[in-house]
Amino acid sequence: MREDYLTGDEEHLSSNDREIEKALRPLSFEDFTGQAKIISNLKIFVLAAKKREETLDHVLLHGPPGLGKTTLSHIIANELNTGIKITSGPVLDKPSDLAGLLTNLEEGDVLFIDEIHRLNPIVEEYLYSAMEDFRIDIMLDSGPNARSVQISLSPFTLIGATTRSGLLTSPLRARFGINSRLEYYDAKLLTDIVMRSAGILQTPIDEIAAFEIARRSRGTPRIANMLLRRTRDFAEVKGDGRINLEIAQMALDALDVDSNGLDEMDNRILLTIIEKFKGGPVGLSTIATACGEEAETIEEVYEPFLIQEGYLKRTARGRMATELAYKHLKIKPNPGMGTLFDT
Ligand SMILES: Nc1ncnc2c1ncn2[C@@H]1O[C@H](COP(=O)(O)OP(=O)(O)OP(=O)(O)O)[C@@H](O)[C@H]1O
Ligand SMILES: [Mg+2]
Repeated sequence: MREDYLTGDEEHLSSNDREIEKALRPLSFEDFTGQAKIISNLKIFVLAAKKREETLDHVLLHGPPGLGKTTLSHIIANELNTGIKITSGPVLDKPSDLAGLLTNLEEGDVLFIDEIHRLNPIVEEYLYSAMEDFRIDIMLDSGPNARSVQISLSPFTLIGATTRSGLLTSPLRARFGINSRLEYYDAKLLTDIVMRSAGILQTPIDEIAAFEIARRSRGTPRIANMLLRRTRDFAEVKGDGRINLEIAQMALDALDVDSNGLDEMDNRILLTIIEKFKGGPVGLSTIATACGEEAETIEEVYEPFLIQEGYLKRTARGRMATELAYKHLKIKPNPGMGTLFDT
């Protein structure tokens, strides 16, 4: 069950789940719950751009998977009343792929590049002049016949999304006029999201059950919606279709989501650091090997949440489990490690 909802993409979902996912996606700023500051700023920038009849400045959205980057990009295009073309970093192999996309944009369109940190460096270079001056220089032919042709583009808004803003080159980062970092959602906001989604799915749900799902969703709307869908299955098979607290708890336990909302891999990471490496400090790649997970996935998906919730600490010498992690796993810290929790 793991990667299908955590590492992102909807590729792994069954077609039915994908349909549902689509139906649950907010379409306007008003529908979008949380990220209040980002939304109120974006509303102003969008209004100002419309008023001046200019294109919106380029937008960079970053933050952990499932917090709403793709959703927001679509909303921005909707609110601007423009078209949106969607691509992703790894797909743009050659400059000509990018040129093809750019020359097909109409004035004011949004070009959404997902996983923008994974752009090929050569393609990225071409993007610079496209973003800055709305033109690209394309090389035609090669060898002695090579010549470059300048093509001017319709003004457009690039929206880049990334889970790893640290991997963005500084020239690329500097070309975004709007830079927003999405934060994890608190349980109250996620409760609203679960209630809204249950309404769309026409699934009756008690608010206290929605809260239970919310607080065990790792601060992530995508996970909240996934847990809601699975809980709904339990309610239909084991109950009368209504999601009450008991059904929610039964479903969440069956799905290996513990009472603090940590899932199996979260717990495995903490347990590994504590049991195999005396609580740390230990390097990321060592943890990854010991847990049988990609280092990149641990860094991108699991670690940010564990750090934010106070289970894990990042030090210059490596990752360390905190006192809270010991408490959570009901393991007594070794008394010999007196300085462990000092900083
Ligand atoms: N603020 C929100 N309110 C309601 N639903 C939301 C919100 N944010 C995200 N969602 C829901 O969560 C799902 C995941 O969001 P989205 O695909 O936009 O995340 P993402 O940040 O692009 O993730 P990734 O990094 O994996 O691409 C969406 O299908 C949407 O239904
Ligand atoms: Mg996305």
